[in-house]
Amino acid sequence: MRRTVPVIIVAGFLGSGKTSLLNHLLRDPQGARIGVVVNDFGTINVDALSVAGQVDSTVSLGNGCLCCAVDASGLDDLLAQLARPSSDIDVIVIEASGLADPRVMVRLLLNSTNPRLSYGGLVEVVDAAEFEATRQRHPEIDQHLRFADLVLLNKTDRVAEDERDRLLGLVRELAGGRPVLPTAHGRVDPALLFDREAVRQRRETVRQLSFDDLLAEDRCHEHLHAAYQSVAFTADEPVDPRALMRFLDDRPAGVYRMKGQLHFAVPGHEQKFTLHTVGAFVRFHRSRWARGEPRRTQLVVIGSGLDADRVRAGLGACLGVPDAADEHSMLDVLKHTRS
Ligand SMILES: Nc1nc2c(ncn2[C@@H]2O[C@H](COP(=O)(O)OP(=O)(O)OP(=O)(O)O)[C@@H](O)[C@H]2O)c(=O)[nH]1
Repeated sequence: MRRTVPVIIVAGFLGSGKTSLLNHLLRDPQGARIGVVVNDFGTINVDALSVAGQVDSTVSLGNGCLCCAVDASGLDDLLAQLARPSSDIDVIVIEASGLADPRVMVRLLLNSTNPRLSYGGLVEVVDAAEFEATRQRHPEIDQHLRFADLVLLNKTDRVAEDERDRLLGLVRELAGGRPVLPTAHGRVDPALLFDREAVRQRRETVRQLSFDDLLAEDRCHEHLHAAYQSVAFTADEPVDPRALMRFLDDRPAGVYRMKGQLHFAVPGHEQKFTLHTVGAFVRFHRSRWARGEPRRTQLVVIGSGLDADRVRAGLGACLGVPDAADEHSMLDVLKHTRS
């Protein structure tokens, strides 16, 4: 299966903490090589990073906000440059300028015809301390929240605990089921944003992680792990494709990413379907089962504020075989499938 490079867009109003998030990811990328697109390198910690050998490819845009500065082909060219095989990049992060409308960029990305790129999600960073004031000045923030795939309620260190909980409730309500994660200084576990396991597997062929590396990684990320949940689901019984698509259309609150493999027992479609979702974006890849590989569905659902029982019950309700007379049961799945 061809490897694609996920492109994550980080948006948010001025000063909300986008650069802090980017610096956090770059400082501790957990083995991933990160390509970066920013408007201005002013506050990006480039020196520390090049010392650590982690800034692999960077593209700086001159002035102006990204959504105004580039049209679809402009952004495509930029990303193609970063995603070319020789750059060996695992993930690309675009920091949108504080004024950019993230919807324009998401549309540009989803319309990209570059087969090396995949949609990695829109992360909206919100300043907890300034939330009410920002909302008064920019009522459109409510729309941005509903459009994001993941909302980070940042600067929670600047508000008291009860205020933090109140804001978390308010932002969750405004975000209409999108996952909302409280953070300080943009410190989010990179595993929430991209598939760290896939990166590790790819990198392990280059360098075996030592036991000490693994321990160090766990120590650093214990507190960050706690902030989000992942729910595993396994079933030997096949999945009904229509029921699964209904589940994906109406995901339980808090789901950010889903990944794993599916077994549909629909004649002509018994192959392995690998699922990858970010926010509302859904993609399947179809491949053969390996010799002797059990035909089994295995999914991991990742998010914040997840009700694990609800997620498992929802997926459990998708098990079954479609009616034999239903010739089009795979149609919706196939619409989202790249072979
Ligand atoms: N106390 C506190 N300060 C933060 C936090 N996150 C960011 N800051 C500070 O807030 C200021 C703005 O943060 P940035 O990460 O530059 O925000 P930005 O969204 O990239 O800002 P623009 O590029 O201007 O849109 C900086 O001085 C940061 O150090 C946080 O969680 N807590």
